[in-house]
Amino acid sequence: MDKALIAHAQGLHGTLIVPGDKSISHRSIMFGALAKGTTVIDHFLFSDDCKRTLAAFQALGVPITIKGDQVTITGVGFNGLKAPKQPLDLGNSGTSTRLLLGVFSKQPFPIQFFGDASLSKRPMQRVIGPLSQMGAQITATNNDFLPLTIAANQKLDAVEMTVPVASAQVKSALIFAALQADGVSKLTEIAQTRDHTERMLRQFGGKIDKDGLTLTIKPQNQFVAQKFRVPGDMSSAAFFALAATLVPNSQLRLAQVGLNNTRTGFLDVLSRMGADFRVENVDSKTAEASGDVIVTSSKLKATTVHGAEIANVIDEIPLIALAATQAEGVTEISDAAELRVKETDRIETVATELRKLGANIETKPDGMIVHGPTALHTVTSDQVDSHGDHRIGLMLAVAALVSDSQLTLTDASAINVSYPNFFTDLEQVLD
Ligand SMILES: O=C(O)C1=C[C@@H](OP(=O)(O)O)[C@@H](O)[C@H](O)C1
Ligand SMILES: C=C(OP(=O)(O)O)C(=O)O
Repeated sequence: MDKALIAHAQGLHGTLIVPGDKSISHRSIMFGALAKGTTVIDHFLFSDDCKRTLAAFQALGVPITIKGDQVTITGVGFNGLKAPKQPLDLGNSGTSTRLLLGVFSKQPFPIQFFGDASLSKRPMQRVIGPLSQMGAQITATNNDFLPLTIAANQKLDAVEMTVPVASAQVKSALIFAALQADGVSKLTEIAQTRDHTERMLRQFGGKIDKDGLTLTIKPQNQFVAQKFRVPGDMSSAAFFALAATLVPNSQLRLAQVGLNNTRTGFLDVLSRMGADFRVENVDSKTAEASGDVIVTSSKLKATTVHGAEIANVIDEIPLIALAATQAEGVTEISDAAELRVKETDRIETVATELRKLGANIETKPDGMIVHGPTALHTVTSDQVDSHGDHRIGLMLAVAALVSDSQLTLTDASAINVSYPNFFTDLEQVLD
């Protein structure tokens, strides 16, 4: 159980290039493996989760080499994968597990998945159900959990269905299966979720039509290798954007951050709360737009977050709760029951940990009500705990920067799941 000691900050200044986007890094390995030719990916995120996806394809015989933060993949196509010698360990990564269920749903050999204690509690039936409807044969623990086995399978049928959860992971798994199905599939989302899979599919020369919330996918297996740079992860930039907002006398440039509009909801929420930031140097010529976000400290006011916006900010809600503890008024977050099935029950872990610092938070089945502002300082304990959840650990590190007391973050290495260099990056911008 490792610990990090974090003190009150005086200000954050300078420029930070945040690490590559986690969602895009996962997908870049998948499309690189499925394409014909050599794919070269720069600014790949070497975090614990993305390394799981990379190792999974290596285990299926895909040649992948690593040099600095560059990954080179020699694609083999859906038909060139080889039977892995051992069950695949997917660690803590929901994205690897759910997307690979779709990618591997029509292979001539069985594949077994397992993961850590947290991943083994996360629901997989939301993917297994629809994939089974297409003809995949997946046997999971209690029908819903890891460990699981995907049986050898020769055939997938096309489907027309509503994706049962507002989840990019479920949607993406079904897209990968639809690419291998006999016939044309139509998938309708109940809310717009991050669209990195659709964008990357087109980037690699594939075709996917979108009409409102409905995607139409024809069978395809001819993808063309690409060379590109992964933009900075908005969800990682968000920790520094909030830190620079809350710590007085700060001005921070977050350079080359992904600005895909299915991911920028956090900036919309900050803007409604009165945060002071601007966006510069926007590059929208590539499949995924990026630009610089320059944040200056400011006072915040309460807001409400609910409905269709939730999917866009799903990973940033712990941070929105922290922002709300420092904002004037009552912030209400609703329609976010999905938080209960992330790496931890993030409604409970956010409330438990921020209450240790004096925050006034009520929990609801689908969200939280936060009464602000409250000065954060040690009330019940100077130890805050990530609960093994990277986003909770990172949020608490930002809370420590604005707290009057020095805090110890326990189980701090959980942050390696999405942001292994967080503390080095923080050192670089602290006054
Ligand atoms: O598709 C993805 O890369 C992700 C989708 C989201 O999960 P859901 O789609 O299950 O909500 C998000 O929470 C996760 O961090 C990454
Ligand atoms: C929920 C997350 O990731 P995953 O589902 O891939 O474990 C996350 O990164 O916050």
